[in-house]
Amino acid sequence: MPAHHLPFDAVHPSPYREALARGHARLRFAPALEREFQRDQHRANLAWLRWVLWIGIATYGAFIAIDLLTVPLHASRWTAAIRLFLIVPVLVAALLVSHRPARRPWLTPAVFMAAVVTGCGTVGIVVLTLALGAPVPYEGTLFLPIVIHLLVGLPWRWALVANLVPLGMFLVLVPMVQPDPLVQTYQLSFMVLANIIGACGGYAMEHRARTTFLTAGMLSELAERDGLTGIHNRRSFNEHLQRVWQQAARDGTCVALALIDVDHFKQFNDRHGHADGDAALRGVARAVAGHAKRPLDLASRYGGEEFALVWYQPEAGRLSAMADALRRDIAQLELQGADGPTGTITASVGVALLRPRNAPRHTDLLRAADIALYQAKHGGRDRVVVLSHPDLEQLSFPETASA
Ligand SMILES: Nc1nc2c(ncn2[C@@H]2O[C@H](COP(=O)(O)OP(=O)(O)OP(=O)(O)O)[C@@H](O)[C@H]2O)c(=O)[nH]1
Repeated sequence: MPAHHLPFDAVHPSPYREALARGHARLRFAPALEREFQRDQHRANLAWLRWVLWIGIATYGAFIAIDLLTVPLHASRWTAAIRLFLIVPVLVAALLVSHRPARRPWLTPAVFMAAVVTGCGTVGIVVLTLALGAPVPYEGTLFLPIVIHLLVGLPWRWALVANLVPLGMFLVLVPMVQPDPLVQTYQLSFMVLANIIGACGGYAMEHRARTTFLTAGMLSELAERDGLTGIHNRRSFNEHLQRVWQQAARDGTCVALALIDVDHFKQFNDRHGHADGDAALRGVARAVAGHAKRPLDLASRYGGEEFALVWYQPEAGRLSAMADALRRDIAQLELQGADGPTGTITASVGVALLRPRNAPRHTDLLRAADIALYQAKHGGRDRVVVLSHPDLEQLSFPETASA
């Protein structure tokens, strides 16, 4: 593929974009993305889940009173016991887990258990009262698959299993205790139908939630990435520089900033055309990105043909060699245009190394790197100038510094 047709992903592979292209009919992402999705879903569903659990506790609590008032005592004492000692406690347990951030990994299993126990307990009430000759209406069981699939935020597979257990119980036990074959057929059919509707709705909801998650991830990446090269944009660079500057102040350490400016790029554009110029900038971006190796390092396109590279806590004695290795990598790029090779380019690199202790604002580091770049350009281009704290005390802005 010609370099100028390289997609955005060639510089920055996007897990969101890749997952979106691959599709997620099986409702599963690659492990790291899956973890991020689950975390995101927990955050989004938490308040809603708590409401549903409270409503469940209130409803089952109210039905204890209703049973005791309307169902003969020989049956209602059993239904009240199942509600009070089985169902309400698991709902309360899930609610308690939902309020403990430290127990967050247990939330899905806790909600799953609550769903299974509530489902089985409710089916148990229907079967038991039928067997005792004082049947309570079974219609409440039809709500279960809808609530478990659509309202409590369980992953679809967990919700499916949580529903299959009480459904299996219903299908096996109701025929044993329901004397009327017509009623039995209706009850079993409606229960299966409610499960199918719940499962289909739950699948569609989770599929849509996954698509929304990937799209949002891609959009936020786009907001912080440069459209041409795929590396971080200036906005993202500014935020990062502020963050690492604060971090360096806390750690009592230093930050280096390299500003990289492609030499005579106007001539390159004039000679080869803008499209080949774009391809060259993508090549430079790849080279610069290759030198941001540590977690707090960051490569960005600062604007036009200028790039910025943050090195967190570099070894001061090696800084010059690090910057020179980057300069050489750029000079050795084999640039490809639409009609074949377009030759080589060079870049000037200005590096500043400062500690927040010596310069209070992160913009001081930017100004210092700008001075170093200015010196590299005026020193003949295709070179590196490194400035650090003691040198900088002698310097002024580019406008006033002598070339
Ligand atoms: N192809 C392409 N060119 C760009 C882009 N952004 C900026 N440029 C070009 O980069 C060139 C920068 O020119 P100058 O600022 O004069 O700098 P220079 O020619 O590199 O000269 P020195 O920096 O002094 O060595 C201009 O011609 C811009 O049009 C871009 O996204 N794509």
